[in-house]
Amino acid sequence: HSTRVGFYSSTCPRAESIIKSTVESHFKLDPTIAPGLLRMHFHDCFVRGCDASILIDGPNAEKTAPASQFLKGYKVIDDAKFQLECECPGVVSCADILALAARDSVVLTKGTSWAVPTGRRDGTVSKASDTDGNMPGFQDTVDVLKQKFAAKGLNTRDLVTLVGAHTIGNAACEVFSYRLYNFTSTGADPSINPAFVSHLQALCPQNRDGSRQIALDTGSADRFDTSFFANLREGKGILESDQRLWTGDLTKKFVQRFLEVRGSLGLSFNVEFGKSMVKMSNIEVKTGTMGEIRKVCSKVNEY
Ligand code: HEM
Ligand SMILES: [Ca+2]
Ligand SMILES: [Ca+2]
Repeated sequence: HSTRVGFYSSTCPRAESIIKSTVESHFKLDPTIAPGLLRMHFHDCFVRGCDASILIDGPNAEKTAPASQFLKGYKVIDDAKFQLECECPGVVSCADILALAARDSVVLTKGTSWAVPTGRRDGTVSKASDTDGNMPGFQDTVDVLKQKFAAKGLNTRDLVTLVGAHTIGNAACEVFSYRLYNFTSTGADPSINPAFVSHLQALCPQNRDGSRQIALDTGSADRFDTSFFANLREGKGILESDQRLWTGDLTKKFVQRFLEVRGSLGLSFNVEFGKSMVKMSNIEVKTGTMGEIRKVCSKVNEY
């Protein structure tokens, strides 16, 4: 068994359009759900595969882990699930809703669409401790990032492409401001463009509210474009792990290729993104009779 495009075409033909219109209506009220849903799908896939384990409530569930702290978009998934249960009860998995909502979020921020293979089933286990060692960290070196992606069947090209998701959305000052103050004995992280440091310090003042938000792609946080990679070239990456893509030999080559508009080595970020997302969305998927189709995305079924 594997996933395939159009898995619900006979069992719930309107599934994809119901999800799309739900994401759209939430996006109109709160555009920050687009980056939120894209990130949620990534976090789901890297822990126990794309099985909606991130959505399960519980005292020690995945969503309580530090890595899940700022995830958002749970309500959108619950809303879509509620409507799908009215239309075709017990058919559409929460894991597929997440995968489709991530794609729809990219489209809403003016990225290019791709066909999402479906047929995932939902897992029944969610443990905060499972995030350890699986989720990439913003202080990880390029080698560690490569290893963590390789462990999920994703290569260096996928790594650079998928981190390009940071072309939309925000980070909390608390995951980043350590780079601005006393990073070295002389001040800020030298990999930040010196002309950019005071601007960032104004956005994330020392010892102030760490939950303040800062755009991951300065000047283009709401548009799915290659500006994020141009910012890395200028030393304007926000996360330490993002800026490091410009220091790794091979990772830097891919960043450069995304910025190459013409020429034989140029790569289209939007085309590559769809391809790498299909790979990520297929990490350790449960299909066939594995797992279940949850009735409510925040809890496993009771029998
Ligand atoms: C090297 C691997 C990655 C690391 C270390 C990383 C880390 C982070 C961190 C620390 C944040 C900020 C969270 C916050 O403070 O609110 C963030 C945000 C985000 N990440 Fe990643 N990430 C990685 C890869 C990815 C991938 C593969 C995707 C999706 C395909 C993704 C999508 C996002 C999005 C869209 C946001 C913005 C969220 C929002 O605005 O709500 N990230 N990431
Ligand atoms: Ca999962
Ligand atoms: Ca952007």
